Amino acid sequence: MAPRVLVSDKLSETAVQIFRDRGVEVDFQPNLGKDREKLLEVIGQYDGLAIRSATKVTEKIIDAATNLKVVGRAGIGVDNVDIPAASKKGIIVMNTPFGNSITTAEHAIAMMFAVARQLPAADASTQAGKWEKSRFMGVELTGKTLGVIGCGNIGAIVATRGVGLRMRVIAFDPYLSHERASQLGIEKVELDDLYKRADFITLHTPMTDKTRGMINAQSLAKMRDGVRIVNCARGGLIVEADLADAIKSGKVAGAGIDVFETEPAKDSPLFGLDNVVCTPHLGASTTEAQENVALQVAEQMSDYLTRGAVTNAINMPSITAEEAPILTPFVRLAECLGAFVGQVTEEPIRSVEIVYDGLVAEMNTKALTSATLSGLMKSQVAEVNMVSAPIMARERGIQITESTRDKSGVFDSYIKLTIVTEKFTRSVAGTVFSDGKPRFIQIKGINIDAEIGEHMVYTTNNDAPGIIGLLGTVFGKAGVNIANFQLGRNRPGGDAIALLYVDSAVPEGVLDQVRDHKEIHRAVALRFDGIS
Ligand SMILES: NC(=O)C1=CN([C@@H]2O[C@H](COP(=O)(O)OP(=O)(O)OC[C@H]3O[C@@H](n4cnc5c(N)ncnc54)[C@H](O)[C@@H]3O)[C@@H](O)[C@H]2O)C=CC1
Ligand SMILES: O=C(O)C(=O)COP(=O)(O)O
Repeated sequence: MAPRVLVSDKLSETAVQIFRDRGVEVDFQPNLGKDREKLLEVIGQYDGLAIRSATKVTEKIIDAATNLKVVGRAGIGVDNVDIPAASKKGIIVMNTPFGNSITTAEHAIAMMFAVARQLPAADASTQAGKWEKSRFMGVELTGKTLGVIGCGNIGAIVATRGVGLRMRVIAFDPYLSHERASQLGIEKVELDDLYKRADFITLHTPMTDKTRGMINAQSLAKMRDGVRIVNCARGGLIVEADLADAIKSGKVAGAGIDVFETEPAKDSPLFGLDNVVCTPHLGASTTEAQENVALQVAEQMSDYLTRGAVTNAINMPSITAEEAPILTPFVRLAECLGAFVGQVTEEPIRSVEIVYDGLVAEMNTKALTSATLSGLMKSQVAEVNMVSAPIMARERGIQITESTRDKSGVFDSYIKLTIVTEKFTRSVAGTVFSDGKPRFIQIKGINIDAEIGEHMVYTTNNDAPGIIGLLGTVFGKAGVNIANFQLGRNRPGGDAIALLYVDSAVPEGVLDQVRDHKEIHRAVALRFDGIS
């Protein structure tokens, strides 16, 4: 069945055609996102949800989204999506990190001019027939200091445009290197220095716990008298009431505000103040940017839903469409290795070590580690996948290490998973054969060559005569057909293991008969869903 996507915000209709062309069914309901009750009612039907900023993807929506696999944000900010809730449920959240950056940077520059020359007020007055030439005295940008807070994709474009306008540009961004700053022709400064020096301040950070409310009475007090502030990032970065007070007192000479604490903003302490220019979150609203982001999000979501490719996900490593088919058998192997260990380990796991040997070491090991963890956690948590597993593992305090090395054995590629609990260390290794099927090649250091099936039985026993006969007889009597039987031992008469691939689930009562035998230490029924 074709995957189904709901477009619940005003995306360019370009997206609809792309979804259809790529075999994805699409419901284009650009106003539905604003109706939370309706969204809650219908979301269960969809594999994908394409949004802008109006749809709020809350935990409640995510709980109701029983089929949802991907949320695609046609734009940059994902603060309207509960990412932890989505990740826990295994839902990928992706955005389009560059599609609207030029457009938004241009809006910030437009705001700066609008505030410097009071364009909206001058326009209104002129059109009202007042001709108030002496009322609208502006300031020049040339030679002024522009302080950019947050110098990422958008901030950097604004900075270079500022340089082009012959402004002195200074930037505060903890992740901005001095090299990058000098490449951009700007100066990297500390925040208090920026506040002290800037004639214009423009905000371009994401909304985080650190940035929320960063422009408040205290920070405003540190700024130059007559500073002008532009915010085309997120409303919550500014405490609107504090900014309104600073404008009323004359400390701040003007502000260009595109984004608000509450949106849609029907009311704000900033409304009606002299030289405050407001726009209704228009930063990304140009034909070009909307085409870019709609096209990109539809391509990314379709690629994920139909081919398993992951691009620009906030909560999952990227997998390209080209590597997805090559990676898939190794993802299955990694899941099986994790699932094996998860099912035979009954106590808390303290650490996980994954070694990628040979060709697989050159693949996307981040994704493979997520797959291993997903297999591992599945025995404890029913709903887990590559997105949620790393988070769950971290929540459980499991330490994860990953290493790669050149081919060290007979196999072109293999993955070895070792886990440590309070009492023991356990390892399993596997490879993918040329038929694309995963195999276990080593368990507990004992070599084996076991095809993996949906239902399996694992035993550990003393290497003694009669084990094959015992298993054959007990399973035969119970009507359980053995498809494949693999044995291994560390030395004659030493520790031995058996892995049986059986055609149906083995009831516990049947396994008890195996466990009763004096040479058997353990017998565990294993399940590898979706493998055969
Ligand atoms: N008004 C609108 O319609 C639009 C608004 N946006 C918003 O613009 C903002 C910036 O977007 P991008 O440049 O694409 O993001 P980005 O991730 O490329 O850049 C953000 C920068 O902020 C920096 N940063 C993080 N915490 C910081 C802190 N505490 N202080 C200073 N810098 C900090 C980061 O190091 C990064 O360099 C986002 O909030 C985004 O949601 C984006 C597009 C349209
Ligand atoms: O991309 C972003 O972060 C934006 O804020 C753009 O929002 P919008 O898609 O115009 O609702």
